[in-house]
Amino acid sequence: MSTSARDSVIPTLDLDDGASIPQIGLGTYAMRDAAGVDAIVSGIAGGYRLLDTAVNYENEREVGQAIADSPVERDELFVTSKIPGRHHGFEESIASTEESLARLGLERLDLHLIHWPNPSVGKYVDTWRGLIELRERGLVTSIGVSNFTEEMLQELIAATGVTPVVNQVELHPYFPQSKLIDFHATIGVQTVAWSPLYRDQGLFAEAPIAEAASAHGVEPAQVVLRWHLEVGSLPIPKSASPDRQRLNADIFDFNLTPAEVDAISALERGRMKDRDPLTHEEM
Ligand SMILES: NC(=O)C1=CN([C@@H]2O[C@H](COP(=O)(O)OP(=O)(O)OC[C@H]3O[C@@H](n4cnc5c(N)ncnc54)[C@H](OP(=O)(O)O)[C@@H]3O)[C@@H](O)[C@H]2O)C=CC1
Ligand SMILES: O=C(O)C(=O)[C@@H](O)[C@H](O)C(=O)CO
Repeated sequence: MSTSARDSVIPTLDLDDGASIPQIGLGTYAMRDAAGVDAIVSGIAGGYRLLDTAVNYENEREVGQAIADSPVERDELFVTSKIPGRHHGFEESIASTEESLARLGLERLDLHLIHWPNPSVGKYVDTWRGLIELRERGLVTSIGVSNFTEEMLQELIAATGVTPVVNQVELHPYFPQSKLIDFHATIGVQTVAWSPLYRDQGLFAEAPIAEAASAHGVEPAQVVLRWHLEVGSLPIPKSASPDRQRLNADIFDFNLTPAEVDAISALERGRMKDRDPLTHEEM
């Protein structure tokens, strides 16, 4: 692994509500306790401005501590959290968000998501109404969802007239979700990719990725993250290593060719685990 990656200035994209979102973020799943705070502080120092947390990661306090410990101004950061299944409902989602803000030590979230639709619970539309209310109250700047299908997005829009600005979904070369990315583009939803590196479980050795890495003089992880940008996906890789954090963010001065992008997308084989939002539920 190269340790020569530079601190990156990460470009931004415009969301459909006028807010700007960094083109790559830092996933924080499993970053907890003092080591978690250190990892998030080093991510911010390495150039990350988008921090992705969730009530269910049980690390909103660590994220808040890292923000407080970092010299970067709060307004330069873009903090995302997520409402868990057990907090679905209009009033529940508002209470959940107030608790998240208290743990984070922040007055507002830049982006707040419904973490999983949990269709058997039947409350994601009410939860969406709660997010609309939170945006109106100024506690949340942008509102979106995670793990929603095309049909679920259409249901939210039909019920409320408000389109989520983001849908955060499983997306990596083994599960490129090209149809969903295209649908998102038609309705103004930014695709955000979770597990964008397939959790380093063998993806980097795939020939099209290794060959592109060699051709461009970069690491396979950088090829995968650049592929995300090329296909219209905004990746939020998690790394607790300062070197890998910097490497992962250093993807803005090379491009993949269309043939390289297609060869990587052709690795498609399916989800990492059986986490189909129609059946998988997380409370
Ligand atoms: N909305 C949702 O339902 C979900 C959201 N998420 C979000 O997405 C984020 C990212 O997804 P996640 O599941 O963590 O998986 P990732 O695909 O980001 O992979 C993380 C793993 O890859 C390793 N890694 C990172 N960079 C490199 C590199 N350059 N070379 C080799 N290994 C590397 C990390 O190890 P190390 O730390 O040692 O570098 C870690 O083990 C989460 O942290 C979370 O914020 C995740 C799952 C579901
Ligand atoms: O990380 C997330 O956001 C999740 O939803 C996780 O719970 C994820 O599904 C997982 O890793 C469960 O083992």
